[in-house]
Amino acid sequence: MAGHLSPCSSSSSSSSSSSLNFSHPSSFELRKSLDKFLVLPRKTQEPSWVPRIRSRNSSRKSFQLKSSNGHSLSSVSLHDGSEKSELTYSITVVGASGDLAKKKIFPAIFALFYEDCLPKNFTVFGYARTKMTDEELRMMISKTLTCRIDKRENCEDKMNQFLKRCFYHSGQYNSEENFRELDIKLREKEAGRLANRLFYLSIPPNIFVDVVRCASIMASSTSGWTRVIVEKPFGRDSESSGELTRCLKQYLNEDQIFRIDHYLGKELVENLSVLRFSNLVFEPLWSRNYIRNVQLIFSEDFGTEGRGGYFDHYGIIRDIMQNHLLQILALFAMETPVSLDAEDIRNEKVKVLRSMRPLQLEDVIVGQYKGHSKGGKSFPGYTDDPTVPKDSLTPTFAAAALFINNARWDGVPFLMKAGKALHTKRAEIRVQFRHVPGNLYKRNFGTDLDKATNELVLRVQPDEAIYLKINNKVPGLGMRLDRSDLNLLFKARYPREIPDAYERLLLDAMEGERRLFIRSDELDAAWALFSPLLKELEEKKIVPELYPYGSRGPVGAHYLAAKHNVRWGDVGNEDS
Ligand SMILES: NC(=O)C1=CN([C@@H]2O[C@H](COP(=O)(O)OP(=O)(O)OC[C@H]3O[C@@H](n4cnc5c(N)ncnc54)[C@H](OP(=O)(O)O)[C@@H]3O)[C@@H](O)[C@H]2O)C=CC1
Ligand SMILES: O=C1O[C@H](COP(=O)(O)O)[C@@H](O)[C@H](O)[C@H]1O
Repeated sequence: MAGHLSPCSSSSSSSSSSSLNFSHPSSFELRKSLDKFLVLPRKTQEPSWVPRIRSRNSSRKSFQLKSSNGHSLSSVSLHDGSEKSELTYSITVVGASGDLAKKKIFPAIFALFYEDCLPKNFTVFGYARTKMTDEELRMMISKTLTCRIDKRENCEDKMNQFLKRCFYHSGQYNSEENFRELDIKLREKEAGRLANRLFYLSIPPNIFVDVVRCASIMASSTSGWTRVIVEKPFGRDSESSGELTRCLKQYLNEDQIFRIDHYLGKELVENLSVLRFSNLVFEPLWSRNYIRNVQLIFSEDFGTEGRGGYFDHYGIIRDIMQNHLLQILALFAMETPVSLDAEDIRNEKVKVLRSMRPLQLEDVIVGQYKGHSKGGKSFPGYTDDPTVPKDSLTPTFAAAALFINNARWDGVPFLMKAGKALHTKRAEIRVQFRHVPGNLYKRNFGTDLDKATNELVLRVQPDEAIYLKINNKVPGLGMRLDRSDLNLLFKARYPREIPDAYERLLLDAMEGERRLFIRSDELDAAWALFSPLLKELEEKKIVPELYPYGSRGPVGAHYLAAKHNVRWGDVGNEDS
């Protein structure tokens, strides 16, 4: 069944030797060994505002990697020496025939290539059980590749060049022999160069461990690093997540595991820390003294179409809240990290997660969408999906109030709301500030002071924006107040297309930059918050409140907010 992990014990007697096989230079050691290949002394490297990897001349004799924190941590500029001294990257997408691979991963790798962000020597391999030739894989991938809409030059040419670097190997996920065959093909393409290998596990979680075992034993790099990007879900509660981590660590060091949460790669989520830590006007307000509540909102205007089988085993709390929204919350609420280094940031995130009160049943409401007809069109209910049991109680919507028991956030409700099949597709962070004490203009606002509170909104998607609702005087002789937005709309300010989150994250994984990936103790802390609630919901068979497909979700979400003296900021004015 989806989500059931293969127990580590099934993973063969060769486990101990395999973990030895898998040891190779850490990225730091590798970096040191690469230093001899550096063309430029560090002090002459480009400043951080240049593209993160770029060729320094047209023949691409050298290039420079820059990770998302802007540090040129492991520059691997190469000299033009013998072929053997060159570095090559092999990216293997395991589960290449699947939805995520087609929709996101191959297009992201291509986008990096299109932007000249990949090194001269790289190869992309698809691996899955489906029988396919290299040509068929290329055909499949080519359907989802797109060039940047704002600079389409050489688009077709670039696609053809990219597709020539893509190959396929069909194999079972638990077959060491099939991974040995993959290794032979990888070596052939690597042609004796120093090789770094990245495996992207775009597969259901029940086969993560098998793949890691086989890849580690048979297909890890013997000359460079081997890293594995693991897609969520990382377990379905504390216990299964702990077991998954334990199993993965039989074959990989924590350093090699890149647990991806693609929301951390989204532009506006990246911007959250920049906004807070690089503007004097925000950080002093970032506490219970000025902030009344924080809202983290995710909605999709489509149901679980095609993914009902997976979704029914997880539900919206595990699918969105425990990871994407909680990660944003941690970034929002953490203390100032010592530096932008991955471990400093992740240390602060863990601290804040561990300061949180585990969720209580009374602080959560759950919902499930039902069929609905609108304008002559009918939309299916969740349980109409043939892969979902008719009596499923799995929530497709949830709202929750979370609290952080520390000096900065004591008593401030952090409200989360996530749902599928709602009226809109949107993700945003809303920060509602306190009322102005002794407000001189109180009477100009009428009785509803909430209407006058400042609100900072980071709209993660669509139409990325950061805006602040302020009060101002309407021009004229009288004294009429109005609420307006100081609005940074990204597409107006920056006409360039914003890269997809997967691009940033793939690049960071290649660079060894872990800042945007989840460390195992973060994961433990995240599950510790949600596991007791999830258990209770399931044991008590809590019936979700039904809401029509395309609606705003269950009214229970409003009662929950009201209980904490909060109004959802996204309700009312559509554009607000
Ligand atoms: N799709 C999405 O939008 C998102 C997905 N994810 C996660 O990414 C991973 C991949 O997702 P997605 O591409 O949707 O998954 P798919 O269900 O499409 O599976 C990917 C591939 O895995 C193989 N596979 C599927 N089911 C099984 C099975 N029961 N046993 C063995 N192999 C199987 C299939 O390849 P073949 O039969 O050829 O071997 C399939 O093409 C999952 O962990 C998912 O949770 C995370 C965020 C978003
Ligand atoms: O992780 C997931 O995310 C997607 C939403 O991602 P987005 O980048 O399109 O907002 C969601 O549809 C899916 O259920 C979930 O598994």
